[in-house]
Amino acid sequence: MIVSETALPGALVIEPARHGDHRGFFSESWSRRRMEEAGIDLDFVQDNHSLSTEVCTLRGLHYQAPPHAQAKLVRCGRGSLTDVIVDVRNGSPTYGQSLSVDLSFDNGRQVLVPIGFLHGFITREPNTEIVYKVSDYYSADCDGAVRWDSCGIDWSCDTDPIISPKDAEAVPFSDWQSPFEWTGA
Ligand SMILES: Cc1cn([C@H]2C[C@H](O)[C@@H](COP(=O)(O)OP(=O)(O)O[C@H]3O[C@H](C)C(=O)[C@H](O)[C@H]3O)O2)c(=O)[nH]c1=O
Repeated sequence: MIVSETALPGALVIEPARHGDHRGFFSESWSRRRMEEAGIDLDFVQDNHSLSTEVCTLRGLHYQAPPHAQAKLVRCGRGSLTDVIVDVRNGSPTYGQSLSVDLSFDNGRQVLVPIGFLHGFITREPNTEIVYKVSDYYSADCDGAVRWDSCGIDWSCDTDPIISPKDAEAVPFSDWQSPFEWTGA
């Protein structure tokens, strides 16, 4: 497993080992022991899985506010997508900065999204599946969204993305107050 730091403190790109043979491959997509060995101390409590049937489906930018804030370990189970995170920890040296990472079934790459980040993705193939672990349970009351087109992110999509009504009505970043604080970690 290769763990790489990114320009956003705490956000990591993880590449699990794949053991290939004549049948295909085997990979430990998540191991608490390996995460601990890498200094990542997170308890995940829920697995999420969504299918987006059309290319240029965009889900985001989402977060869960405290007391049910979520860290996430994100990967692409089928197809390909561009995963996007935005640092929204008040006081962070990279507050407002975003990171885009291409995830696909083929590359097996994962993104570790710490608490205090907006998260979203846009699909690059039809029938793309995203699977991700979260460190707290779903809380509709704490669920929030910021407009996908209000953070200066280049989604590299030539058409209007397919989005949910919730995402169409989300608040612009400039009108939004982050509930997250930078802890210096
Ligand atoms: C997130 C979630 C949703 N739901 C229900 C609520 C709705 O009835 C339905 C679809 O929810 P939503 O439109 O919020 O799904 P996405 O647009 O994929 O949202 C997710 O996409 C972005 C990229 C994320 O990182 C979050 O995990 C999450 O916000 O699933 C649940 O039952 N449990 C859950 O944990």
